[in-house]
Amino acid sequence: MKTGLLLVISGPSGVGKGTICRALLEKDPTIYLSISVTTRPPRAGEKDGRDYFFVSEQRFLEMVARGELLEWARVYSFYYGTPKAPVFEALAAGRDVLLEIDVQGGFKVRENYKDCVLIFLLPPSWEELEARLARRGTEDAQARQLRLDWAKQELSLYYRYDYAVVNERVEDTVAAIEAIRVAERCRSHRQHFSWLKTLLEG
Ligand SMILES: Nc1ncnc2c1ncn2[C@@H]1O[C@H](COP(=O)(O)OP(=O)(O)OP(=O)(O)O)[C@@H](O)[C@H]1O
Ligand SMILES: Nc1nc2c(ncn2[C@@H]2O[C@H](COP(=O)(O)O)[C@@H](O)[C@H]2O)c(=O)[nH]1
Repeated sequence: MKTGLLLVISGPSGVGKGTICRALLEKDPTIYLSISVTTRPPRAGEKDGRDYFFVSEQRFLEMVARGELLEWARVYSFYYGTPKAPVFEALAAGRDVLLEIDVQGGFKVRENYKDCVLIFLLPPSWEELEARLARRGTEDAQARQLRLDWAKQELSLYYRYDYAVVNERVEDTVAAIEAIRVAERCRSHRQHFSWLKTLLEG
């Protein structure tokens, strides 16, 4: 069986990473969306084990020490990390895996798993990013400002990702990422043709 693709989706807070990952999953339920561990307290409506695994700082650092995380980072004032085992189980089962993580995390995934695909989402404009974060209404003005300050830093690194997709309309962004999946599966290093091997080797 072919190994699935490990797709990393990053971009500034409020650009629409969560929205796009949910839409991709709705269209293709075979995708595995990794559930991160975090020390951030849950937002209203967020559920443990569905949106995140919400853990104490002590538990998080234990997971780091035991090597249970594929990558982890401190984002804003909290720790976030990707549990390793479920990601590799899903890839081995031939499923494409989505990681919705920050840019520091994306670079760490590249170090630990070279064959990953890094996709950076950009907003159509800075003003639209501010408006999306404000409309979502999950942070107060101070927390929003902190996220916007980080956003500038993250946006400056987009060119180090494999792909940069502007999230203007959800349907178009989903279509672009589906096209990336198709193209990545066609890359020659991921292809094995047994009949051709037999032909060439006699
Ligand atoms: N293409 C789009 N057009 C208009 N609004 C969008 C679009 N994509 C997402 N949104 C809206 O923008 C807001 C932020 O989206 P979302 O929560 O998915 O962002 P995020 O990148 O996951 O943020 P965070 O990193 O903070 O978790 C939401 O209110 C969402 O409905
Ligand atoms: N490096 C990682 N970053 C992660 C992970 N899970 C989420 N994130 C990123 O954190 C910020 C904030 O998320 P929020 O839910 O508090 O809005 C955002 O950029 C996420 O992509 C992870 O496992 N590793």
